Amino acid sequence: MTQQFTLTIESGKNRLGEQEGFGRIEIRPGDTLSIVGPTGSGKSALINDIETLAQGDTITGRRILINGEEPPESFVREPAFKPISLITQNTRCLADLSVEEFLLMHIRARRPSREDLLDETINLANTFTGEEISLKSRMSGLSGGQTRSLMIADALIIGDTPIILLDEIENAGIFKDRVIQSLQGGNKAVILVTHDPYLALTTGRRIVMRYGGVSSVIEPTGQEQDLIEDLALIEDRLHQLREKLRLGASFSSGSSSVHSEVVMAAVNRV
Ligand SMILES: Nc1ncnc2c1ncn2[C@@H]1O[C@H](COP(=O)(O)OP(=O)(O)OP(=O)(O)O)[C@@H](O)[C@H]1O
Repeated sequence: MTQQFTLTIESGKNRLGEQEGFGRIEIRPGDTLSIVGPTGSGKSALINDIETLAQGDTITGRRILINGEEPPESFVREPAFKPISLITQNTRCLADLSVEEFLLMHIRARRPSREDLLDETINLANTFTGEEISLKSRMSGLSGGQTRSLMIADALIIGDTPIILLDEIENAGIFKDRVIQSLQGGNKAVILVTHDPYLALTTGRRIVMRYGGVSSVIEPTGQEQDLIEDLALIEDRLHQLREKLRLGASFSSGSSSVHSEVVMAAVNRV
């Protein structure tokens, strides 16, 4: 059973030197939050503050507390104790290991004698990606989508960390809805940086960034549910189109137009 943590973000200063638009943000097990904002607004800086458990020692001056206190040094320095997994667009495995060797190495480090987690992890990863990953694949040969899928499954099952951070995973050719379902299924806190409306709207809170600082924290009231459902339909349609295109389909006969009424319904809600 994963240890449970409450994470607290204490505000710092934005790029203009102004105090951020909040005092504290409390994040509990099972919470999902998205971080949204224009390019350069400080999204990665916030996620990095959380990942490194900043103590007023970064450019933002934020402090990150665990269970209301400054976390012990071991949480920051020792990978086996670290309660946070970060998966970014740039997550790459440089060692030339097979997927099996890589996962077994991680199992031995974090979950000794739980070799049974190997199959569970690869099976979950393969629900996230359309390009099947085999245990014999080389880590360095995986595509971006396969790597992200494997890393998310690894963080959920082997790392089993109570806090998972995801930095813009949406462009990686993965089934976002399945990933978000798996992430929300456990009792983990999930914080994701995203430009993707569907991912942003499906989280429990949205942290809005501006000029390097948090400008607001939005808690949806439930009125966005219709929009989420329309977006899910659009996502599904786009997914089908993408898959057909990848297989070389041509749409010049006009037989496969995107359902314009669904798109218009979503646009009209905004
Ligand atoms: N509070 C702050 N004070 C000073 N500089 C900051 C602050 N927050 C972020 N920065 C700096 O601003 C720059 C842009 O920040 P960051 O990369 O976090 O933005 P981003 O929203 O992730 O951008 P992108 O969407 O392009 O990835 C970086 O150089 C970062 O160090």
